[in-house]
Amino acid sequence: MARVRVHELAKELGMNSKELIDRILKLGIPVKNHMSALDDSAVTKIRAHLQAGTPEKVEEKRIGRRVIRRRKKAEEPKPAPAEPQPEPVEVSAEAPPIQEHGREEPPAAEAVEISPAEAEPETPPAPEEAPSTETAAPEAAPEMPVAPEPHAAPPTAEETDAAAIAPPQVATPEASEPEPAPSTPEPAEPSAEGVPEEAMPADTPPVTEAAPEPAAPPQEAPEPTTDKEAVPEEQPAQEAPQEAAKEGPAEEEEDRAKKKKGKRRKRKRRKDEPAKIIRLPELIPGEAEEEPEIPAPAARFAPDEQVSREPLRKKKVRSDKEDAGKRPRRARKEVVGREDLYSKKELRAQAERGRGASKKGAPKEAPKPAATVPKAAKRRIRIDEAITVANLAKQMGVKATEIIKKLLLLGLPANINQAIDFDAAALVASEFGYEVEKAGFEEEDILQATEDKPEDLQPRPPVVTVMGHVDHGKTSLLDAIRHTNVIDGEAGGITQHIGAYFVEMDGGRITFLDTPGHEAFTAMRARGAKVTDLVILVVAADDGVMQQTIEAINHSKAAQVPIMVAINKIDKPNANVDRVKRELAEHGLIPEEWGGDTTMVEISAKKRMGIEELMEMVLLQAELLELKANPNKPARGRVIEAKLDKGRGPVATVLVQEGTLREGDVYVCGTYFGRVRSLFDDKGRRISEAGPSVPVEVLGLSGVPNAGDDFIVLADEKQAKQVAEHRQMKHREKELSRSTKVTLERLYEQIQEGQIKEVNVILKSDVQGSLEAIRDSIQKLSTQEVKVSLIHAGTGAISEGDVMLASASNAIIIGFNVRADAKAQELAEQEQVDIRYYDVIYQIISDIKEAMVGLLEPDYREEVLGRVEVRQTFHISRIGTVAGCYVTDGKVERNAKVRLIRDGVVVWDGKLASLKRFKDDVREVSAGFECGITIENFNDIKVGDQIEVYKMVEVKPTLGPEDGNA
Ligand SMILES: Nc1nc2c(ncn2[C@@H]2O[C@H](COP(=O)(O)OP(=O)(O)OP(=O)(O)O)[C@@H](O)[C@H]2O)c(=O)[nH]1
Repeated sequence: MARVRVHELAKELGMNSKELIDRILKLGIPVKNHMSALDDSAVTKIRAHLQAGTPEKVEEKRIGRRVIRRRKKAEEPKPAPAEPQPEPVEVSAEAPPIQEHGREEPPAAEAVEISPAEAEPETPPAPEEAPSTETAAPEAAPEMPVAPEPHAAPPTAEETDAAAIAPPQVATPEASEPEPAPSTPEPAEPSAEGVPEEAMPADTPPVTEAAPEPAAPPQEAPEPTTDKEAVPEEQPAQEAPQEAAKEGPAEEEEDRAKKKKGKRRKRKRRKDEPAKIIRLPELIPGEAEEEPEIPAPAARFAPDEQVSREPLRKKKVRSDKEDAGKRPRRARKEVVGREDLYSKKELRAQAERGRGASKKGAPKEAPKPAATVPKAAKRRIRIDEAITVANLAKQMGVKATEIIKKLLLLGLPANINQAIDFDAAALVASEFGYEVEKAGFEEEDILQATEDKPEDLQPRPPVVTVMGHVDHGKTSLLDAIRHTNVIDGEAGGITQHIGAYFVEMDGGRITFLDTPGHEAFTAMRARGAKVTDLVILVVAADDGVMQQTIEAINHSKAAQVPIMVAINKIDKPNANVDRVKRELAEHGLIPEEWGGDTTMVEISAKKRMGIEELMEMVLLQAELLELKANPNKPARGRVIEAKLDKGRGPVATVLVQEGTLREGDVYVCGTYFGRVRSLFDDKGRRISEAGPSVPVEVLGLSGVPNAGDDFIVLADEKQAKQVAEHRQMKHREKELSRSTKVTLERLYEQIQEGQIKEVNVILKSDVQGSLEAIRDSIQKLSTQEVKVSLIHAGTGAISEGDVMLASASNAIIIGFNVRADAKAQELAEQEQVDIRYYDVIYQIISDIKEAMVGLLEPDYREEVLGRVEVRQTFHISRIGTVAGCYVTDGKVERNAKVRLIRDGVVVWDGKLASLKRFKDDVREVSAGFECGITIENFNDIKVGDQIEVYKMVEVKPTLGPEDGNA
């Protein structure tokens, strides 16, 4: 049950707390101070005791108004008795004008019964006040009852209004001002009834403390003051009575005159409305059935005031002085508004608890929840595959630095302009309470290929790529094949070279991609284009398996494309077919006649020998591959090559892979879209359509696409435009983002993130011996979780081909005593391929091991400053060899380190001893100038040597992904 504090009771009874305490003590009820709580029985006892000694003043109250009497009593030592009376008096006073009041009168006579009921209601209001008490010091409460009653109402009302919490109470005082004493208990009841259920439990603690406040409703004035400052409260408390005494009389008289009529009207209205409110609350406390009737009016006021306070502050003031016509309206609003108010209070209280209630005022609290808890719909972000940090920050309304911090914690260092992928964005967004969903537009929705029914599939010609070591006869073979195209009947019939050609033979048709060499093949694959069905590996019978032969084998294997071998130049006297087969077998290509599965055909491209047999074997192989496609649908293909033709605009050679491409088709190709203007076949003849495996030249492109780009026909130009624009946007975002190519620095993270389960390594070394040793050691590094595969190993400098293979296979390149040439280095930077250089085998193994378990500490990395070509050498006694050099790119710095490279192999690694321009020592020499160089402790410099000038740069751990190349 609710308990009443001494100061509340004192307030209610219109007497000084101290005085009341004295009286209570005399009654033998133990109280310590004005904050002491009194239970119902004690309150009843006290009321009974006080009423017994104040019959005279009751009469006065009936004549006058409660407000006046209370104040007077408060000043006087024995106002208390008068106050208790006013309550019953009020009831009785109301009774005469209205029947309801008349009914109430009897209970008034039974002061004891009523008072307890009132006491209870009072406690309930406490919860309302509770919020205020929470913010305000408990001390304020006691003061309030004393001083506030008198006047505070109007001023406080305004003040309190300012404070969201206080308003309800404030309003009550205003409304009740004229009828302070009676109204207070009454309003308390309704509020208590309505509130206790909801607020009581939660506010329980405050209730005990703030219990006095129920009395305050009429005196709400104090509450506001308490809310604002606990200290000033004391002063007002003392002044209050005086002010009340001064203002009181004047106001009282006016109030009386004005309200007599108004009240009667109001009361009538109230009666109608209050009944609803009162009944509900009564049931809850279930204490006194009589209570509802008595408190009802008060309750009406209280809620009315509370509800209307915020929106109708000024109106309330007017209503006090003017007609009470507005009250009924308030009463209506109250019923609904109360709950809202309380729920708001609760929310605020929660927010305060979380943040520290004392810190901020009401105005600040309100916006916070709004800012921290945006609408669910607004907490969802739609992004594409990638989004820049800046854009993500903007969409979430948080600082980019916050996102960067989170990303760092997630092990994803990024700067503000960097794009992060969808998964990373989702992770970070969740940290800020946001959800991320894929942008509505999904390319796949539009471009998704429909599955073909088996009956729709028809055999299609194989697409063949020719690979092999330099000068082994790739071009000669392709030429020979063209001329073997007997059916065509056009000797040397290729009138137009379009990067691919189509051969029709008795046994069928074959498409050759006229891009000999594995570089183009791998470049296509690096772009995700798999167009080749079969690889013809050309090996010269007089030369055998060479470096590029091995590369071609590895590239084909990496792409999982079957290989057929053409052993060329068998016409040559020194041709040794068996040796070739043996060497091929060493690389996993075992001839069929030896029990293997690799078809090997002996040919002479020059003499046009064995070509037809080779073609037959190709067709046979194609048959085994069961190459099929559905020609009866919109075309899909890949760009084999593209260029900007001066006369015809952008032109692309497209290999149709499925469906049939026709003139007028709407297409999207890479980031371009448009309508096919015209089609030409491989011989330059205009055609109207091209089916699966047919290479065709397409005109009517809106730009020059890249080799490997897809070419998709769509039904709707609008869709094509949408896809192209979407890709352009994605392209821009990806340009900004760092690729997720594997690097030793991030290897561990990438393994952890599940990005890679296999570490591909390309190894280039100076000599075969070290190659074997490293190969064995690397292959032993595989663990259960991560497999380490050496996809290619060879001797010599790191070439562009190595970089492209690494790019296509997401591999790391390891150079052992070899370097990447300038072009390869540039390409590696472009493709973000990690190239690492070593001169100690142990270090390679150790680094990969450490990288796999996340222990690799990338302290320093090389930064190549420039390259120098040795054009002359001079030997000077005492000094040694002086190299007369030309700086080909970058610059040479006096204190830099140098690496002497001969035929792609590192011969020496050390420091510059001197750097001169003519005879002068200089600090640096830039590209395009000559200079004289000596190397510390090294004199074996030869004309034609390359000198790489570099320095070691400290690597910051957070920039791990950016230091791709050492
Ligand atoms: N004797 C003989 N010479 C051949 C044969 N095939 C090619 N050649 C010669 O070998 C040389 C190189 O032939 P290409 O076809 O240019 O070889 P490639 O592999 O295309 O060379 P790159 O384009 O430099 O990689 C040419 O001089 C050809 O004439 C052959 O079957 N027999």
